[in-house]
Amino acid sequence: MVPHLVPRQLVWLCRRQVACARGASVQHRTWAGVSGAPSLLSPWRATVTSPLVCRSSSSTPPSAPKVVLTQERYPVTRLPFSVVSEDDLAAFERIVPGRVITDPEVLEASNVDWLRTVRGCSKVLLRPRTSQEVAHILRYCHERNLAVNPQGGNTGMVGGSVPVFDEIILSTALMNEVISFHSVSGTLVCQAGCVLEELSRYVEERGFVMPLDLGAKGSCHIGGNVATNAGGLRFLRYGSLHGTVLGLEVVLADGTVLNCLSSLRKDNTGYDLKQLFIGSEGTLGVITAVSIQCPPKPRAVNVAFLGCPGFAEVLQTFTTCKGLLGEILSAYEFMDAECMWLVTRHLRLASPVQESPFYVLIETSGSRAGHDAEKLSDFLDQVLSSGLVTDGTVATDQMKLKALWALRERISEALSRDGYVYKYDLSLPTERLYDLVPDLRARLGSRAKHVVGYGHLGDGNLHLNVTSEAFSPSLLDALEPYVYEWTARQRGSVSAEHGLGFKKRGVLGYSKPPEALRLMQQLKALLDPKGILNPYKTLPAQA
Ligand SMILES: O=C(O)CC[C@@H](O)C(=O)O
Ligand SMILES: [Zn+2]
Repeated sequence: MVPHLVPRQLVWLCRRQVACARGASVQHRTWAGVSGAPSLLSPWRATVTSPLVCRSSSSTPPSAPKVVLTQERYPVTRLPFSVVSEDDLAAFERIVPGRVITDPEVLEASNVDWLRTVRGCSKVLLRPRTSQEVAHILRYCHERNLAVNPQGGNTGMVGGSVPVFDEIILSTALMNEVISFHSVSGTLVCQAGCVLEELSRYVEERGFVMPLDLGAKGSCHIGGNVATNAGGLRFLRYGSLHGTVLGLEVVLADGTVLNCLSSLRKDNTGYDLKQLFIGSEGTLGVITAVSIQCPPKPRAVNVAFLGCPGFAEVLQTFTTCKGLLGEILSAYEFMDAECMWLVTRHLRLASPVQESPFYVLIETSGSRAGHDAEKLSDFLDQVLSSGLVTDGTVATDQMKLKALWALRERISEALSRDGYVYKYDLSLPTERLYDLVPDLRARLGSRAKHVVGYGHLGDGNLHLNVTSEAFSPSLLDALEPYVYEWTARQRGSVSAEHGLGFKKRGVLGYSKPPEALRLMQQLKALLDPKGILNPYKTLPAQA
């Protein structure tokens, strides 16, 4: 039995003996301790509190090898768009004076994705400040048959945010104004280029939170989040952007401004057009402003970081967690031992718990600290005594919460320091969420450096990542279409939350029937008849 804890003591629980569920070892661990008690967290505190690194290719060291051009690595042919001329540059200069960028060094950062896996060769980057400027640009490009690559924070995982060839880059970076915030409803209206972390700070100062949170928050733009229907770490609690986005302003391919920037919770007048643009990855229109519902900031947040002896225990802990924590459960994330190895090795973070085959991060968010602490204590008591969990730590203060979250949020960053990364973002039946990982380890053998599984278990979303020293076509052949076929057999999704972008556009058919693909092509043709918006992305190339 874990001793009953008065709420304030939950910050640092007492030292206790925990028997390993498999009976192999007995560990002496600190769950957390009452103030002043010795803490096993102290050795790692100093190393894990550094701010999350912004995902930006501009921070790449000059010595980093040049990324191979997308057109050289992948079989893709340039579509017959016009090529930007001196006259076009002069026309852009009239629309966005002083904000037409042609400097190759500046362009380099916008031509390469942050994972450094794809590279376009755009010769011009435009930085509009208003939707009217975006409308002028698109009207002009539409007339001239010039292709356009809308770009937010360039933090995408599937090559959707950079040009494939010489598309004009249309950056939302200067469209970063908050338009309004209503403190009764919690409705935020802002321009598309606002950085997620800045919006979070803005609404938190007013007693609210953004309904989404991502590892890339320091760089990603809200417009890009909506365009890719980003999921992230708060999905379990607040759901998809399809529910929290109340309205959008979108500029269509021909320059028409579609003002559906409603702030209404309920509105059944006709088709809900904004839904078409959420997750369309800039292929149907350019999102220029967003109206989004922000929930009240929870008054009490706890994070438990636990070690589990096997994946079956991770699943059972989830079931126990839902039963005992109920409405205060706000995140249930998992990572395997190889992920922990990568973050400790490449990022120098220290693990706060004893080495385990799996780790789970559980967050609770509620309105009364005492109530939440009591529930969490009952839950921990149960999972510990039943052997589902063999070790763990709990935090309530901001700094320690962030440090625990960093272990999970920074796995992507650790992976990209390990070598070339093959990424799969799958929705699968929760019970089978991890099966593919050991299967692939056996299949790939020493050809892969690491095969890791982690993700948003509470949402049925696995991030399966494989690393190798450098890009290897034969390793790619061993992975694809195997991973997609495996996923399709489980009736899963080949892209749970990252979108399809350039890299996954050919695999849409594994998760959607031909009739759905055809309708998507028809919608694309209707909204963007010349195909100038983010070409080569999302939909498979047409024969
Ligand atoms: O890098 C990945 O595979 C996942 C990135 C992100 O969606 C996360 O949940 O950390
Ligand atoms: Zn994710």
